[in-house]
Amino acid sequence: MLFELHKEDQSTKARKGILKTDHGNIETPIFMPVGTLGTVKAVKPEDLRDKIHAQIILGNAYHLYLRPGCDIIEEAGGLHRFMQWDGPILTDSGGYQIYSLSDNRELKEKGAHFKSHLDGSKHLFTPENVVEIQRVLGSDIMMLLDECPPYPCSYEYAKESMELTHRWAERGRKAFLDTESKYGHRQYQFGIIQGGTYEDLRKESTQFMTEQDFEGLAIGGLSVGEPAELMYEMADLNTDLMPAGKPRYLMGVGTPANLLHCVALGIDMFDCVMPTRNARNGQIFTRHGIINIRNAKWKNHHKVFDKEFPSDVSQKYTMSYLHHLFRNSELLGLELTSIHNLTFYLWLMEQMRKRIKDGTFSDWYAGMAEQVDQKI
Ligand SMILES: O=c1[nH]cnc2c(CCNCC3CCCCC3)c3[nH]c(NCc4cccs4)nc3cc12
Repeated sequence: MLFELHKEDQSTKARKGILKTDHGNIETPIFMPVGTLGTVKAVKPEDLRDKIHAQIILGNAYHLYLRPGCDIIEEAGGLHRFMQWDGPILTDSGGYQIYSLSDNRELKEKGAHFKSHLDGSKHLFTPENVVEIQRVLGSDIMMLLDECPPYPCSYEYAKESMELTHRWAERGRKAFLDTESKYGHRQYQFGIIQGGTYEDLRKESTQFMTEQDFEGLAIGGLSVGEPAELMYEMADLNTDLMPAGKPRYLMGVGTPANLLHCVALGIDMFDCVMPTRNARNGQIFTRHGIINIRNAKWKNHHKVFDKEFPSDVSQKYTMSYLHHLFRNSELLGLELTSIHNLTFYLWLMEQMRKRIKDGTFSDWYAGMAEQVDQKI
């Protein structure tokens, strides 16, 4: 069985569990660093394991399919070997990138036609071939091809889109059950709940995806520009209806404050580009709030930003130095802030796991969410 539930908080829906894969076990709730092109940008796999204590990372089927291509990955013996990461990997189907990256795309019953954002070449992702792509990548957990509707969208659009995703889900599950893993380790497949921000559609989609008997379920269609309160409301509605014994993955979420509130709503798994993407713009997440290191006020600030925090960036390099690195677009700046932000996200998840275990989560999380959200 993929998922074991260990402890549930008494006064919130927070829960602690273990995801068991052939590449190792993952303690939940967990944040999954995004490794788009077979690398978590500017971070070596050994730092991911030993400094950041990442337990599972994300790979991206869209990018890897386009470059280096499935044949290279297959000859390398799969993505784990290719990128020298021997821990668990979750890959997305590439569907979301088609919407967010390639401006010329066309959704048809058969699948998603798109033009490569690299060279304009034409491609088609279908519920079946994204299973094959992820078989070749060798991910421990693979995602379905789905459609993520924009926010806001009409009820009719959300309904049409959800029903397409449901038809694709049936085809994707069949393709998964009809094929084998290529490298000898077990692979799992997650369903993706859609329905926009419409309660009745969300309920229908949860019911439908639960019946397909996936090993885990993702909540899609959120973190696409809707207000945080609406995201929480939809996540709350979904976790009320999702089976307790299956892992729950909220896609594309989020800020440290989002993570705290969504764990309290019963979410187990998260991914977001923010810790790495925002790091590259000089945004540093800390226990006491968010620092924009490019701000002139740090030019002459010869102190480190958090001596007690377990990250050598926060204990060793002064803010004046980090400010200097960013003002001069020095590569070291990107590396230091990427490593720090991921360390912070994984540290925050570890604090949540500890507090769910010792029963102090419910009195702590809302105050912590306010604290980490402050602008320093
Ligand atoms: O319904 C969805 N279906 C499928 N994927 C979704 C994603 C992509 C999740 N991360 C993929 C990663 C795979 C590896 C490479 C990188 C992406 C979402 N991301 C967001 N918000 C993103 C964002 C939130 C804040 C800033 S961006 N909402 C999402 C909704 C869906």
